[in-house]
Amino acid sequence: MASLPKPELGVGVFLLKGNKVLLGRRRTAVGRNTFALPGGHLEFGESFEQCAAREIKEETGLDITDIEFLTVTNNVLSEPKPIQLIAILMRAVVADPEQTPVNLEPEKCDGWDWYDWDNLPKPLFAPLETVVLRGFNPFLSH
Ligand SMILES: Nc1ncnc2c1ncn2[C@H]1C[C@H](O)[C@@H](COP(=O)(O)OP(=O)(O)OP(=O)(O)O)O1
Ligand SMILES: [Mg+2]
Repeated sequence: MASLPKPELGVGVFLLKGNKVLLGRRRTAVGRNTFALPGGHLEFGESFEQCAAREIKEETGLDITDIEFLTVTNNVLSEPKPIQLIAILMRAVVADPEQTPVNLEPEKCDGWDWYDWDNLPKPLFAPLETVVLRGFNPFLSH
């Protein structure tokens, strides 16, 4: 029997501004063309907060503050390859309100934009879709 890959641990960040969240459409194979929070793999030894700050900096150039854990998701995807994704979802705000997001990894993302929480684009990346379907609200959780 072919062996299946070990689950992957990702960290996604709800970057909040007013009633908006920062999303980008993925260009990578997993979740291609879906709108996702900025985020990526946890690296060895990192805390969730460190991973959140590093991934946001690498992907958008933004510095974040008030980083908090919100919730966790568990998604099994079959396309384009079998993958199980555990996502630690955090929230944060931009440290300097004058700073704007830059698409620093254009091979991985179409570009970053702020979207109204009440009017999210479609389709959403599976972990984000999961929490939206749960009725989860990143602005209300503590
Ligand atoms: N916003 C997110 N919500 C849930 N899971 C996410 C999110 N962003 C990434 N992941 C998960 C999916 C991927 O399997 C894994 C790696 O993220 P991904 O964005 O594909 O790579 P990356 O290039 O940003 O990270 P790295 O460079 O660390 O591999 O983490
Ligand atoms: Mg990423």
